[in-house]
Amino acid sequence: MNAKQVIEDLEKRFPNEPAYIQAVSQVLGSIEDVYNEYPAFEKMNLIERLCIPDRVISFRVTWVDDRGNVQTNMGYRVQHNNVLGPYKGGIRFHESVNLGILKFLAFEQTFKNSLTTLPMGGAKGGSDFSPRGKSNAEVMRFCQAFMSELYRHIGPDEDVPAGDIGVGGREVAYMFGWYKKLTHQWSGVLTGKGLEFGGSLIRPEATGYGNVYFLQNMLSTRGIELAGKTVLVSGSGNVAQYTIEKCLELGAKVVTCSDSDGYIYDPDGITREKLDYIMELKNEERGRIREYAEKYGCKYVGGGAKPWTEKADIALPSATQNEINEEAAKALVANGVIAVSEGANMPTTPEAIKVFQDAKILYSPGKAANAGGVAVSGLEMSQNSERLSWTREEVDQMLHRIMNDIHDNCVKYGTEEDGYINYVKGANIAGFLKVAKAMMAQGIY
Ligand SMILES: NC(=O)C1=CN([C@@H]2O[C@H](COP(=O)(O)OP(=O)(O)OC[C@H]3O[C@@H](n4cnc5c(N)ncnc54)[C@H](OP(=O)(O)O)[C@@H]3O)[C@@H](O)[C@H]2O)C=CC1
Ligand SMILES: O=C(O)CCC(=O)C(=O)O
Repeated sequence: MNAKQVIEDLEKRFPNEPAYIQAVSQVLGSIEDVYNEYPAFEKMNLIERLCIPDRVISFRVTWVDDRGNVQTNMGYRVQHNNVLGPYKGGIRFHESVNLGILKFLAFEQTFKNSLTTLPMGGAKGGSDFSPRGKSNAEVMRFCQAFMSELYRHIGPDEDVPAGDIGVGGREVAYMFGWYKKLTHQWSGVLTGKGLEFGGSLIRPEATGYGNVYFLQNMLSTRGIELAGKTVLVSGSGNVAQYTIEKCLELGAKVVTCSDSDGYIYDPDGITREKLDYIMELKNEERGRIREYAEKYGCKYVGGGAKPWTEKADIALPSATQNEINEEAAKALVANGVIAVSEGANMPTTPEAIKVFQDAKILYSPGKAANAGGVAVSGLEMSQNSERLSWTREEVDQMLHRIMNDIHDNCVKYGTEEDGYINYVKGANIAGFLKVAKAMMAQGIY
C-alpha cells in the first residue's frame, strides 16, 4: 500500500467528506509499514475494502413539532465493517451531522471496537436533528420517526446502536420503545438502555471512567499519580460528567467544563456538590453551562470559547471532533500539560497531535482512551443475551481490565526506539491487525 496514493484516491471519490478523510489519513499513516509486511493484504485489496463502509443507509425523517408544523430531517446509518461481530456504534443527533462525519465515526468505531477485544463490528448513525430546545414530546416523536426507518436495518445480531452526542438515556428509551412496537420483540437491539429494561450498570459512566482509567495507565508509565493534578475537561454532557466524577474520586482537581456556547473556569475545582448541579442542569433542566458561573460566581468565557488556554497538568477533551487545534495544543504545552487523553472522538487536529508528540507528552487517541463506553455496551449485549444483570462491581472490574488491556496493546505496538509510547500508532496497529486478519480469513465479498 502507498498510503498517500490511497488517501488521494479516496479524496477524489469523496471530495466533500473532510472528517472521513482526516480519520482515514491518521490510521493509514500509522499502519502503512505493518500492512506492507503482509503482501497477501495488498493482493486482496484489503485497504480499500477496509476504508470504504460496507453499507450506507440514508433516509428522510418526517415528524410533527408542537405547533403542528411538519418537519423533515436526514437520517443515516453507516455500517462500516462486521467481520468481528454485529455492527455496533452510537447514534448522534446534532445539527452538524452529515454523511462524512458519520463515515469518520464509523471508521474509527471499527478499530475501537476491535481494541476492546469484544465481538463487535463498527457502525455509526445519526441525524441533523438537534434535541436542543425541543420539548420531550417533540424528541419522542422524532425518535419514533427515526426508528420507523432504522428498524429494518438493525437487530441484536445484526446492528446494535447506542447513544452519542445528543442521544442519551431519554432518546435511547424512546427509540427502544418504538422498535419494540414495530417488531413485537423485546431484544437487546440498543445499548445504553434504562436499568429497568435491560441496561447495564456502569454504562452511563463507562466512557468517562474508562478514559480516566486509561489516563492512570499512561501516567503510571512515568511514575506519575493522578491525585493532586489539575485537569481541564471540555463538554458537560455524558462523557464530561463521568470524567469529572472519576477525577474527583481519584483526588484530582477539575477546573473547567464547557458547552457549545463557552466554558467555565472554577479555580477552586468542581466539587461533588457542583457536579450534581451540572448533572441536574444538563440532564434534567437542559440549561447552559453559563448558569454554573452565575451560581458559583466563577469565570465564564462565551462566544464558543474552549478551555485550552487555562493552566493545568492534564487535558481531557470530551465534547466533539477537532476541538483542539494547533494553537490550542501549543498553549497547552506552553502551560506545562503532561497528558492529553481523548474522551471525545477525534477532538485533536493532525497538526495539534504533532505538537503533542513533538513535545513528547502523553497523548492518547479516542479510539483507545474512550473505548470503555462501547466496551460496556458490549457487556450490556452479553447480559441481555444471558437474561442476567451483573453487579456494579463486576462491570467496573471488567471495564478496568479492558482499559488496561488496551493500554498494554498500545504499549506493545506503539513504543518507539527512544522509549516514547506513540499511542496513536499503537492503537491503530493493534486495532487494524485483528480486523485485517478476520477479513483475510472470511474471503472476498
Ligand atoms: N456517549 C458515549 O458513550 C461516547 C461518546 N464519545 C464521544 O464523546 C464526545 C461527547 O459525547 P457525549 O458526552 O456522549 O455527548 P453529549 O451530547 O452528552 O455532550 C456533548 C457535549 O459536547 C458539547 N458539544 C457538542 N458539540 C459541540 C461543538 N461543536 N462545540 C463545542 N461543544 C460541543 C455539548 O454542548 P451543547 O450542549 O451546547 O451542544 C455537550 O456539552 C463525542 O465526541 C462522542 O462521539 C465517545 C465514546 C463513547
Ligand atoms: O456504546 C456504543 O455502542 C457506542 C459508543 C460510541 O458511539 C463510541 O464509542 O463512539
